[in-house]
Amino acid sequence: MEENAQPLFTFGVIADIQYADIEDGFNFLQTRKRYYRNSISLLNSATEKWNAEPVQPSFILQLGDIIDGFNNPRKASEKALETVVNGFNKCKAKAHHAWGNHEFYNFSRTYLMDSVLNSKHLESTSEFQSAKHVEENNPEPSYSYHFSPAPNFRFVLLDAYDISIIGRGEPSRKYYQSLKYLQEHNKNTNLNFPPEPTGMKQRFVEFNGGFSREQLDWLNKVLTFADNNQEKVTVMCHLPIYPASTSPICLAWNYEEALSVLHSHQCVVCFMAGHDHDGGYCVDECGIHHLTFEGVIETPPDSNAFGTMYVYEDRMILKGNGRVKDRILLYPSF
Ligand SMILES: Nc1ccn([C@@H]2O[C@H](COP(=O)(O)OP(=O)(O)OC[C@H](O)CO)[C@@H](O)[C@H]2O)c(=O)n1
Repeated sequence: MEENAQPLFTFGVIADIQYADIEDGFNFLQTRKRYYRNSISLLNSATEKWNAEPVQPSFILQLGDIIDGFNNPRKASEKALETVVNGFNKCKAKAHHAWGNHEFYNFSRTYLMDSVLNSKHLESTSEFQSAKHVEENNPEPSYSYHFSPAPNFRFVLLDAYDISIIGRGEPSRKYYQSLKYLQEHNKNTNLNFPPEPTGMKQRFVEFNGGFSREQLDWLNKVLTFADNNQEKVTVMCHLPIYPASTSPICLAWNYEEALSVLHSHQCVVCFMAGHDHDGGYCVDECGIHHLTFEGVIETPPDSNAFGTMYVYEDRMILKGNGRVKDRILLYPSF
């Protein structure tokens, strides 16, 4: 690739802002400082940087946990959301919002569906009429969609709390199905407490979730369409799905099922997630890049945690800021 080659398009990525107008605190294990109030300043620095980019980002990916659960008991959820959305509105590019556990600590799924955090109106439909969302007649659909910002490139946003006990309310089929599934894997009374202190089974906790069969079948259809049209696909959601890209306590419950869908297609080049605030990265056995973005909430005020991705025919180049490292992501076929 020529030096200074123009990208086909660029986009911004940011994760786990977890804004709350409260004093700094710590994570549950008291091992990591959380800068609740300052996270809005870091978002503002990110939007300023994106607005000043010579090639304007086509969109921003916000990977979930936009505000912190501590807003809820303070009855500050809507105010906090307004503050963060105002931050995003300063950005010239529109944001695609994934939903994480903290969205559900603050809001019901019904509320989220009608809120500014539902970015499904940015979905691409025209070129993909044959695969309207397969869950159209499902009384409990997932929040998932796809879009194509440029020819031969597609992005799929998944709902990692489709099967979960925080993202599904009582009484509902998915809630009871999720509770049964979680209790089969975790015998603790407090389901936020992992069933085992180490290893992959740690992921069976209440603050995680997974993907329904219906959602994975829909994903399979989108990826088949992308394969047939020689597209390059990036998939994203709040929870990581590849063990080497994250601490195991942050993995989606049924990450293996999601991986098996991705691995049955040639089009997937990258998977992006948040949730593990320490971040992570690896390339899997099929050449898919798994990027877990460092969380803004655990980023000191003199640093930051966001990225700008430059997309080319044969690679994506991540320019990281603060805790997010620069990376070159060659597509599997190159
Ligand atoms: N061992 C634990 C961990 C957490 N909790 C409770 O679960 C809720 C969510 O935890 P929180 O740390 O806020 O979740 P994040 O999404 O910010 O971070 C993800 C993982 O924690 C990373 O490891 C909260 O109510 C905690 O108190 C728990 O009970 N036991």
